[in-house]
Amino acid sequence: MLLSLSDVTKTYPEATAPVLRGVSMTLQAGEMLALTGESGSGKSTLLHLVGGLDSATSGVVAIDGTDLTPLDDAGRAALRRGTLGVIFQQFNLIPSLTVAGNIAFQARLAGCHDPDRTERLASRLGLGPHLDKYPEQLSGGQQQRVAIARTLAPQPRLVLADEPTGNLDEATADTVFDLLCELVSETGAALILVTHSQRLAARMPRQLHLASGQLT
Ligand SMILES: Nc1ncnc2c1ncn2[C@@H]1O[C@H](COP(=O)(O)OP(=O)(O)OP(=O)(O)O)[C@@H](O)[C@H]1O
Repeated sequence: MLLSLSDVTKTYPEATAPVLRGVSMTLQAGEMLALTGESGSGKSTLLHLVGGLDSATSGVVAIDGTDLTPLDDAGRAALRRGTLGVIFQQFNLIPSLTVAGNIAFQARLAGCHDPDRTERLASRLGLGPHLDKYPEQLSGGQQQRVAIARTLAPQPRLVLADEPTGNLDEATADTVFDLLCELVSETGAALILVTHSQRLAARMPRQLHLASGQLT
């Protein structure tokens, strides 16, 4: 089992009601799912707990059977580096690095930079002609493709994507979505993709919906 959540609740400090109430789910290696839910339903919160960016109020979030809750920041960061890749709606590229530098960045941090792999990924994502450019010289769709390459370069086993196509027009969003799913599936990674789009969610093999703090 790659990921398991057991009876997870999350109440933010000073909030009166929990955002997540008894959420349980499992995800196998290589499994891809879409997570939908109304704005404010707790999708990003759930992703942050899985990504070790925040901790649950109660319950267990475990990756490879290791409960994340007792880990300190360094422990969670180590786990993230070796296992997790995250893609956000805002591309979060480093403006002072070229496309090639941005793509290699996470892999270098994780100590597994492979120039051939970087080049292959860049070419699959249509970034070959742009490797020496800077993020500000690229379109939104191109920037998100750089972010996808950067996330996949260290070969994470679990990719978390929070509205990765939310900033793109529909046609570009479809292309980027297809490329993301194709590349994730080729690497055998698992994927949790948060989206507002029922249309995109319906194209994923599995869908989960968050409502009133619970999964359906
Ligand atoms: N750090 C925080 N402190 C307090 N409340 C928070 C915090 N982060 C989120 N919330 C609240 O928790 C609820 C769920 O937020 P979350 O961002 O997880 O929802 P979401 O489903 O991802 O929404 P959207 O689709 O609009 O991005 C919201 O009511 C939000 O205001």
